[in-house]
Amino acid sequence: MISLPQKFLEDMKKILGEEYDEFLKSYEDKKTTGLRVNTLKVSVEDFLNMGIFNLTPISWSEEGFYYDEDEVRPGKNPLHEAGIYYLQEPSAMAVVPNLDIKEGDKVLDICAAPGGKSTYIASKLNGKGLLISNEINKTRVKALGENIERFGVKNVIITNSSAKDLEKIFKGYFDKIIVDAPCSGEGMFRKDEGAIKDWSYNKVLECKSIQEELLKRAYNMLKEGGILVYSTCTFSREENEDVVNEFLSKHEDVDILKMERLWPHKIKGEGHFVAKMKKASQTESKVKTTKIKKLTSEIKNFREFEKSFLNIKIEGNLELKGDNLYLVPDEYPSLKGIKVLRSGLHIGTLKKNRFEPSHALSHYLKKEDVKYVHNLNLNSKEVMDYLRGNTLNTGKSRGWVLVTVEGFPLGWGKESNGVLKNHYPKGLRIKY
Ligand SMILES: C[S@@+](CC[C@H](N)C(=O)[O-])C[C@H]1O[C@@H](n2cnc3c(N)ncnc32)[C@H](O)[C@@H]1O
Repeated sequence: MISLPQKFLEDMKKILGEEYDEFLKSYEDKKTTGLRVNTLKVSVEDFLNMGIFNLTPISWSEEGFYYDEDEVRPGKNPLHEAGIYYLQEPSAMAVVPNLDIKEGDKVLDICAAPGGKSTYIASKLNGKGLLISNEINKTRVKALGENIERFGVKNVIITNSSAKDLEKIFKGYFDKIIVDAPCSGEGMFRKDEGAIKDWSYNKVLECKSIQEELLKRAYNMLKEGGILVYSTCTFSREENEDVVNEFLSKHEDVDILKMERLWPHKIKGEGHFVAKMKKASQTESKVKTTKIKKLTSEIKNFREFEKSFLNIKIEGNLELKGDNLYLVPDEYPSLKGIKVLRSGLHIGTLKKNRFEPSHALSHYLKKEDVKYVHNLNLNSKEVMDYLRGNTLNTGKSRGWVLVTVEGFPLGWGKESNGVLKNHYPKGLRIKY
């Protein structure tokens, strides 16, 4: 039995009363593990028909399933690298469905790394509308970028800013906002002993004050009728009901639609808190749109690449930042004063006399969009060789080739003289 902080236990006893013993007993159970299907790449039905893992549905998420980590390791499967699912703690999957995402919505995820909620929102947006996925931490924002890229998302802007700076430009702008706040992580105790060591009551109070500030600033960025979801993976009353109730006491124009706890002794999950609110008043929005210059001769080499290697034409607004070419969202707000990691989909880099497609593009495309495909079997040695960064002998010389596993893109290779040179990014190569 893991040893839990005394003050935490006392507080849980106060909240849970008669249920306390049952709650305590849940710490003897094994942690729960889940995966969520990326419907941008594969339907839930087709994914299940592949029959790769033994899965059980998670009742609160259409795309979510439990797996048993003693039986399977979906994180070490080439299909994970292909981005057709995301590993996510099951109760965390209960948050995004509360946002009632509609294709075309403008959504802000203010605490986004490593991207569990953002990738879920992106698959619900289905390439339409806009997601601003923000993470304040410079290191964590990189992991967020990789996960968004693996998911093949085009209509996302990844920012590395504070809520204060975002609020300066986005007042009254968003249809939906999620504040998945930094918290004392009491819901992590069963899966991560480090979270127990890091816990203190001071941390609870510190988090509370950050949460209050995030909620207040996020609310100012919501438009009239917009939905805001506040969530944590902790159990303290201070960081959950107290944050929301104090916020409500200062804002008369908020309809509280839900305040719910997911307890580990009541559901099969590690636990979460979710509050859903609706804004009844108007906040004037002065968000400007970014003007896009039409590119023609500057991107000649890209158009040549497109003609030679793709079966589709990439339509939409293209923007050059230095040598890097991006497909930016149709809804493209001006981001002056905001640190941006990525605006939309990185398509590739213009080099002297040639164009080099990006890894992000390989994940956005479908196999039928590309002229030359080298497909690998899930259980082949070759697929592991590719993910380790090795060259492959294909016996062909076709130039840029999309390497896929069971038809799902993994990355690029460049073929000449019968050999495929590996373009799988060095930082992502597997070490096992
Ligand atoms: C619970 S995690 C977010 C998890 C993420 N939504 C997901 O589903 O993968 C909270 C995040 O808030 C970030 N954070 C910490 N302090 C913050 C602050 N003052 N303002 C905004 N974000 C903050 C942390 O770096 C962390 O990545």
